[in-house]
Amino acid sequence: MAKTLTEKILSMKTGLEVKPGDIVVSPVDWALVQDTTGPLTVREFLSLGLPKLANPTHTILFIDHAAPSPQKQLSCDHTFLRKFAKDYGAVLSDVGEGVCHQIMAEKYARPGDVIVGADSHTVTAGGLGAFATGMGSSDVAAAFGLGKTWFRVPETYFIRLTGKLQRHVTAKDVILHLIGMIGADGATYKSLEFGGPGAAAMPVTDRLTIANMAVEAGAKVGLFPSDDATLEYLTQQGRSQDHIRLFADEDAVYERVIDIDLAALEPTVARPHTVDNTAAVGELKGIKVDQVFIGTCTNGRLEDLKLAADILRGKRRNPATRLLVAPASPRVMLAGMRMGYIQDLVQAGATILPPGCAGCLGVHQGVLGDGETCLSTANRNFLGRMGNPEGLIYLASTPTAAASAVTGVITDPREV
Ligand SMILES: CC(C)[C@H](C(=O)O)[C@@H](O)C(=O)O
Ligand code: SF4
Repeated sequence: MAKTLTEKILSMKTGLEVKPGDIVVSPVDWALVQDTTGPLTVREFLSLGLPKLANPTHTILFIDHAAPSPQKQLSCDHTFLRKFAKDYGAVLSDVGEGVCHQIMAEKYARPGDVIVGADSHTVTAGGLGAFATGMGSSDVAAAFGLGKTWFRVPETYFIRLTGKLQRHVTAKDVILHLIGMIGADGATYKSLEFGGPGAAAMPVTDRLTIANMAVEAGAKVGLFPSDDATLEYLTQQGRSQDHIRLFADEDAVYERVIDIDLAALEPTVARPHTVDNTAAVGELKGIKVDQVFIGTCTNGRLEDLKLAADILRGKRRNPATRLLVAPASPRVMLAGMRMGYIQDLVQAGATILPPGCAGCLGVHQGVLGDGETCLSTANRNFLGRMGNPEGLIYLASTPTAAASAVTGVITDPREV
């Protein structure tokens, strides 16, 4: 039977000929938690009374959401996670070691893997061709102990990308456009599979951005094929041996096909307070911005540092607009330093934050004041997301964010 990428991966893993709607039990290649969901997951695992982890070296605990810790209770959560990792031989990624989904892409995720995580943006690894999905803490606890989990095989929407992005229009604009088109619940429990010449031409870093936000349309997974671009990325990470080529079958059956002409896309912005409340940047030009935040598992990569530095080099941020930049990993930060991007950004008035989630979910490092507006390269803008329900969050690409830091208002990057 011709298979979509999801059907191919789950068939490979289970040894069955799976089809949408089937309930299957699949081995899990990686199981991960982060510091806000990890304590609950660990307590659930301990309550199972299992003597050990099914696969300790493929069980990863990330301390990245509140890193370094801003208050006592979170610090105690961190010590709890560190002790569990030590006692059970799990992998610990500690303060300053980067955002979980960035590290999964850099160090662990492989095409064809099944990855579960107690974090909704686990889907990011779909950019490398892995069936990667977020789950509740109790499901991940079971995967910790059993090394497997159950799935209902999702139907697949095929998103065919054609054409070429204009200057300063990026992968972030593609996924914001798609979510605006189908809605935050437009792909609930579906597999979003990206293909076509526009996808084939995308570097993996762009694919990671798009896969990362598949969950913002409700998708179970967001998948790209594994091709030469995937091999190039894995080789850059020193992991060429992890590469396998993985494509859907020519005659795979999709529940829906959506065509997107990349050349027709504009810089796109998600307005408060939902990700699908999108508009072309031109409709929002002139809105005052008190804080620009560049970073996160969506757009905190070296390519983002370059895009921001290229716009800000030789300029200064608007004095009324704070500019916060959080590289997504030490590898990104060090490369950004080697390339001079970090220096460019600091000279433009940026505050460089430690590799981690920073102010993305409002725990620390950039909580908004009443009535303040933040333009963020993250993936969520819900009411109160950055720590204050009296603050407003607009989501945009890195070029739009950098251009807006210069002018102090929402700005089309093609105009700076
Ligand atoms: C805190 C965690 C449960 C959450 C998620 O799972 O996505 C966070 O990472 C986020 O980005 O909202
Ligand atoms: S950077 Fe933001 S979206 Fe990504 S894992 Fe951290 S909190 Fe979640």
